[in-house]
Amino acid sequence: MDIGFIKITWTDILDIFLVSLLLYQVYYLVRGSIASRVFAGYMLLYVFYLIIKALGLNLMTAILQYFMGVGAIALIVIFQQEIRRFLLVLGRNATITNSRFLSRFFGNAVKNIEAENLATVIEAARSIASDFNGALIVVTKQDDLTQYAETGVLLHAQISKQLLLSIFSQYSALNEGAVIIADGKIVAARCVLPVNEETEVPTSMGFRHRAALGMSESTDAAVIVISEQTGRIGLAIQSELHSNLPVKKLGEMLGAYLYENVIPVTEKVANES
Ligand SMILES: Nc1ncnc2c1ncn2[C@@H]1O[C@H](COP(=O)(O)OP(=O)(O)OP(=O)(O)O)[C@@H](O)[C@H]1O
Repeated sequence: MDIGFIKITWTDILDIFLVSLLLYQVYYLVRGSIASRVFAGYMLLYVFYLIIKALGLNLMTAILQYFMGVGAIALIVIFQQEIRRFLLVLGRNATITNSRFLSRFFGNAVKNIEAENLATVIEAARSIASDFNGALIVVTKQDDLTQYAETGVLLHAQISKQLLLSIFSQYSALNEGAVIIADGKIVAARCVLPVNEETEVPTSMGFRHRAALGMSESTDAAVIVISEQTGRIGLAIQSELHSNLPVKKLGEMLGAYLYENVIPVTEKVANES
């Protein structure tokens, strides 16, 4: 195909499409994080390098070329979190790793929480919030969270509202840290979660919210966070923190995320509210 004096072939179109897709993915991964500024700086430098090269300034081109080469390695170090997240997203989305057989093979065949139990967790969240007791409740989706559960006190208990309220009551010895729910059980309490360092969060949010966000960045778990100061409920999913959610909305979002658009818990929670 000829456009004016430019000759474009199908491989050029495919090339442009793939580069756009790649740039979009990079933008999507780094947006809102401190790394996005580094990325913008690097892109500016690259444009500057192209201009200098086009102008034929050889010495400057050589210096910048060297700098860009070293910069590429520096970028891998700076963006290691983003690269890790990108590969995680790829691995999670790839249909191959989603097949039951391969899930077992890769060791992430976690049973999804049942709707009844999820409704119990949401009910408990409502009560904890109204008592102004802070809480972090991690609900497993597919990723194996054993390494996080092992940082706390292992319980392997049946999910019940009373137990969750006791754990997060202000007199409990287990009310610090997070509860982890997996395979239809309260697996552990008092767990330490990875704290978010990259994405910018409002300064008003403390470490509980950062930990919720950090966990949703490192794994595919859904993290319910309840503020001790405001009694507000938040939900961190896939690197995004949704704050100040009404209980009904919390149920809808959890149902939609954990059961992929089938929302069995919502009606129960809505009827009870
Ligand atoms: N990395 C972590 N993993 C698990 N729990 C954590 C972590 N960091 C903080 N917490 C929990 O959060 C509590 C401190 O919360 P902090 O007041 O800093 O957060 P916040 O986001 O302002 O929440 P709140 O609105 O409830 O005060 C700790 O007592 C602890 O229970």
